[in-house]
Amino acid sequence: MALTDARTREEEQERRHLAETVHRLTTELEHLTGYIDKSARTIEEKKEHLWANLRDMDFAEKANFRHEVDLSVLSAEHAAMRRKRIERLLESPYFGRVDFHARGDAGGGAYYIGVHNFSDPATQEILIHDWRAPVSGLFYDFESGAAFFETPEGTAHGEITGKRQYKIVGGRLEYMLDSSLNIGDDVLQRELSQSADDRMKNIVATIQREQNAVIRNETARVLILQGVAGSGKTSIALHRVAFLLYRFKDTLSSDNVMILSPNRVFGDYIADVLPELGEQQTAEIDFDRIAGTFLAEVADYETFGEQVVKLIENVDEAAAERMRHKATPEFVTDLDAWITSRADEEFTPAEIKQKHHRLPAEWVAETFDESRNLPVFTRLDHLANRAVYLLKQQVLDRGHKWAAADTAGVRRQVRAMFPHKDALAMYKAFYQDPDRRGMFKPLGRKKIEYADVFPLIYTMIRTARQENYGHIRHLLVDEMQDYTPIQYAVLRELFSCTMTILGDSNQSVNPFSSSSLSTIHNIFPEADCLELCKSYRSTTEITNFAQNISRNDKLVPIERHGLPPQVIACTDQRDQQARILTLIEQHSRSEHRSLGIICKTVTQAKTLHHALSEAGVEPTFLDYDSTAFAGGIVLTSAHIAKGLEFDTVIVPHADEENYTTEMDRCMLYIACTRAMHELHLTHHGPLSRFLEFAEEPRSRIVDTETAESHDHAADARVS
Ligand SMILES: Nc1ncnc2c1ncn2[C@@H]1O[C@H](COP(=O)(O)OP(=O)(O)OP(=O)(O)O)[C@@H](O)[C@H]1O
Repeated sequence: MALTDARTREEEQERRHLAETVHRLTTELEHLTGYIDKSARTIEEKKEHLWANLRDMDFAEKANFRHEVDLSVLSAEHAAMRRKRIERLLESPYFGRVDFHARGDAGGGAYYIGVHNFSDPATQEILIHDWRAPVSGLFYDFESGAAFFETPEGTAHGEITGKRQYKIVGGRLEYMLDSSLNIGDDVLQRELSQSADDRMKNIVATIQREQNAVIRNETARVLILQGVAGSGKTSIALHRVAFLLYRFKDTLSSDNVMILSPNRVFGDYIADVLPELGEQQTAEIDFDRIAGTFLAEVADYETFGEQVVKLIENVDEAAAERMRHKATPEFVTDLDAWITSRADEEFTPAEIKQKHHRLPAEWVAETFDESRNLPVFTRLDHLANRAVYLLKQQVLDRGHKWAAADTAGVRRQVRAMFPHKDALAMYKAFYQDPDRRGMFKPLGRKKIEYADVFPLIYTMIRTARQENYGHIRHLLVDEMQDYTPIQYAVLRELFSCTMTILGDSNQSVNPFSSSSLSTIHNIFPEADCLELCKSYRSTTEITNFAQNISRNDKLVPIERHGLPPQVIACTDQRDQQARILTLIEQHSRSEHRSLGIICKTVTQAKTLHHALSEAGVEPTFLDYDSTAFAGGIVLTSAHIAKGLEFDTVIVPHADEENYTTEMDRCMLYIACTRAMHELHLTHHGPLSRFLEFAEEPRSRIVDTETAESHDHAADARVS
C-alpha cells in the first residue's frame, strides 16, 4: 500500500513537472510567434521604405539598408527554426530522465532528456537536455550505480540513483516506467510491437547501449558497421549523422553530409528521420546517379536493376564470370597498375611542327615528364597548351598569324603521341591482353554491361581531372555488401571525407559481385569495424524462420512473439491468387497498417499487380523507376524491398522452380526479413528447397482455418 502511495505521489510529481514544462514551452512558443510576426511586419516596412526612397539614397545607404533587411530575415528564420523545435517538444517534451549525483556534489540533479535542448530563456536553466548532449550518454550507457560523462571541464564521475522512461503523446503522459537497467525492455517491447509507420521513424527513446556506441563514435575516420537484418543499422547510421551534426556543429552542416542509398524509394523511405531529429534533410545519391553523371556523354550502360533482373531471370554463366572477375580486389589492383603504367609504356614523344616552327622531341619528353603526378590525359592537355603557347609566340614574333586551326593542329600532333583517344578506348584496350580476353563484352554497339560501368568511371577519374564531391565532409554508405571493390575505389577518389559504411553480408542481392566485410575492411584499412547482432524488427518466430533460409550464427533474435509464419500450399495459380486476396482482406481487418507483397522479380510483381487490380485491389506498385515510398499495401520485388519493412509480408510463388539458386535464396531471405509481425508464404507446386524445414508439421500450416491461427497468435503476442 505504502509503495502504491509513493508511486502515486511520484506520478503526481511527474505530471506537475510535465505541466510546468509544457507551460514554459508554451510561453516561449508564444514569445517566438510574436517575435516572428513582428519581424515580418518590420521587414515589410523596411522594404517599402527602401522602395519609396530608393532614388534619394546613395550607394552606401542602400547597401546598409539591404544589410539591415538581410539581418532581420536571418534572425526571423532563426526564430522560426526555434519555434519548430518548440512545437516538436510540446508534442513530447522528453522521453527519459536520469538522476545523477556527481562525486563531491551534495545536491545532484534530475536530467530530463528529449529530442532537443530547451533552456528557460529567463533563468537559462536547462530544462530538457538534447539526447546527443554528453550528459544524455548517462541515460543510454549506464545502469544504476557508478557512472560518468564528459564535461568541458573534464570527466564528471558520480552515481546514477534512478532512471525513468516516459511516453508522452500530444503533451500528455501516457505512461512512465522506472528502470534501473539499460533502456527498459518494457518500453522497447511496446515500441517494437507497434505498427509500421509509412516511413522510417526515429528511435531516440530506446537506443540500446551497443547502438549508442556506434552513434557516438567521434574518432573513426571510416566506420564500418556490419549488422544482421533488422539490427537497426540504417536507423543507427541516421542517428549517427544527427549526432555528428550536433557534436561538430561549427564545422559540419547538413549541406556537407551525403547519403549513398541503394535506390530512390529507399531514400524517400528514410527521408523523415533527420527532420524528426531536428536536422535538415541531407543530399542523397546512389550509384546509378553517379554513373549517369559520368557516362551521360560517354556510353550507354546497363543499370544495376537491369543487371539484377538479368541475373534472376536468366543466369548467363559467362556474364556471371565477367562479374565475378570484376568484383575482386585484384581486379582493382590490376586495372590501377595498368592505367598508371600507360604513360610510361605508351607515350612516344615526337617533334611538333606548326607553321615552319618546331619543338624537338626532347623538349616534348621533358615537358611531359614535368607533370608526372597528373592523370595522363591532363598531362597531354598540359603539354599541348605549352606547345601552343611557345609556337604561337614564335609565329607572332615573326609577324605571322596564328589561327584556331594551328592550335587544333598542335593538339592533334600531341594526341597522336598516345595511342588511346579517351578513357573508354583505353578501358577497352585493357582487355586486349590475352589473359583478359573475353572479359569485356559490350551489349550492342555502344552499350556496356553494368560490370564495366564503375571500372570505366574509375579509368576516367584516373586518366583525367574530374569534378568530385569536395564539399562533402561525411558520407554515409548503406547496403555496403552490394558494392564491389572498384565501386569503393571510385568512392575513394570522389570523396575524401569521413564515412560511415553499413550493411549485412547476408543480404547481398548479387552473389557474383558482393563484398564481404573483410574485403571492405581491406579497402579501408584505417576503418573501425563494429557489429550489431541483435535483431529488433521481426518477432522471434519470423527471425527463426528466416534463419532457416540463411543461417547467421551471430544473430540474436529479440524475444517478442507473434504468429508463426504460414506456408500456404495452393492447388493452382488461381487458388494462389485467391489465397493472397484472402490474406489482404484479413490484413485490412487487422490492427496492422502496412502490408508488403514481395515477389522474387519485378516481372512477377507486375503480373500479380495486374491480377489483383482485376480483382479490385490496387496496391502501390514499386519498380526500378519508382522514386517514392508509399504506405498501405505495397507490391514489389525483393530487391526493391531491401531496407524497407512492413507489419505483414506475403511472399508469393515460394515454389521450387522459383526459388532454387543461391541468388534466389538471398531474395527469399530479404523478402522474409522485411516482416515485423506477420509472414505468409504461398506456393503452388513443390515447395522451394530453401523452405524444406517448414514442411515439418509444427511450422507448416496448410489449409488451416486462418482465423484460428490468428487467435492462437493473439495469445502468444506480447502486448
Ligand atoms: N533501439 C531500438 N529501439 C526501437 N526500435 C528499434 C531499435 N533498433 C532497431 N529498431 C527497429 O528495428 C527495425 C529495423 O531497423 P533498421 O531498418 O534500421 O535495421 P537494418 O539493420 O537497417 O535492417 P535491414 O538490413 O534488415 O534492412 C526498425 O523498425 C527500427 O525502428
